Amino acid sequence: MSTDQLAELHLHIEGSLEPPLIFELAERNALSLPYNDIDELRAKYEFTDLQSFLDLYYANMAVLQTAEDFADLARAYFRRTAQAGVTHAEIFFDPQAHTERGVSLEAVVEGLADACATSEREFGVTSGLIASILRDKPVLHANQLLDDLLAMQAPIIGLGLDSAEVGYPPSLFVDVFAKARAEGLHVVAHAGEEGPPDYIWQALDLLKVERIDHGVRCLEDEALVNRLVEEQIPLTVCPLSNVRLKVIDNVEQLPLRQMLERGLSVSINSDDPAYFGGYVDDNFSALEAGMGLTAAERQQLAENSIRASFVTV
Ligand code: HPA
Ligand SMILES: [Zn+2]
Repeated sequence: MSTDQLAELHLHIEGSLEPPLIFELAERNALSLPYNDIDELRAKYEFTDLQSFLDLYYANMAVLQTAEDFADLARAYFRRTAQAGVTHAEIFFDPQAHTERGVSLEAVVEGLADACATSEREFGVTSGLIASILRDKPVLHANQLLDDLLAMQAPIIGLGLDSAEVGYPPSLFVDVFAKARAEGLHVVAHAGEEGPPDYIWQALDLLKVERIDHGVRCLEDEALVNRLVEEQIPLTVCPLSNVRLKVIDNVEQLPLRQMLERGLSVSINSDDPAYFGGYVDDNFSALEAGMGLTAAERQQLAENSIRASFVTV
């Protein structure tokens, strides 16, 4: 495996919407924002938990209206993540967050697919799209979304599960995940971010996911850790996200070294870089400063990211 490869496997493209682009798109689409300037908007980026972040994340998406907006968003991410050293990105998007406010699924998919189609040529980053179900919306909407994506032959590589976790267990989505698997899609789910270890068990046993997004709460359950190690289920960990959403107090609290020593397949990801203080390089820098991440550990994390990706290398 080449040493200079790095994959980002846990990135919500809407979470890469930086404040300057929010203002640019508001102007382009003749929308008025409830903030006078970028500083006033940035002052809102203080979160107490996942929901307090999601409220702003969904509100800011209002500026994303056309296929061009989505393409510009994704290109901005590819440009920045290439600088971070990322060579492959598997990108989440939240279709329901857009269709529910009147943006067509076609516009969303067309714009993102357009940027992905040229990401390697333009930025040296290979890419794939993963449509994520909003777990706090009705299950019927999730089924309809998958049907719509399949009907339009959307160029997606997988199905994911995100948004408010507690109270919305993976078990709700057994049918839609079974259908996605039958259609040859990869399947992943957010679990064990704020939710309990039981949600990780459910994601594995009921949804049969190939990766767990976040998953840091697995450490509360020794039998679960054993299972994740034995089956080498990748965990896409997001240190700065965990700090900003108060899952942990600081990066030192993330027992990353123990996770690696235990043999868990951990990778480092930015989740929502415009909201949580940076991209993959910023996450690595925080780990170096906070826990003295070594070059060997960094290399291990990079290798894990490539092995956990849905491309063959
Ligand atoms: O960290 C997250 N967790 C759940 N849903 C999300 N949607 C965007 N980011 C996240
Ligand atoms: Zn996430």
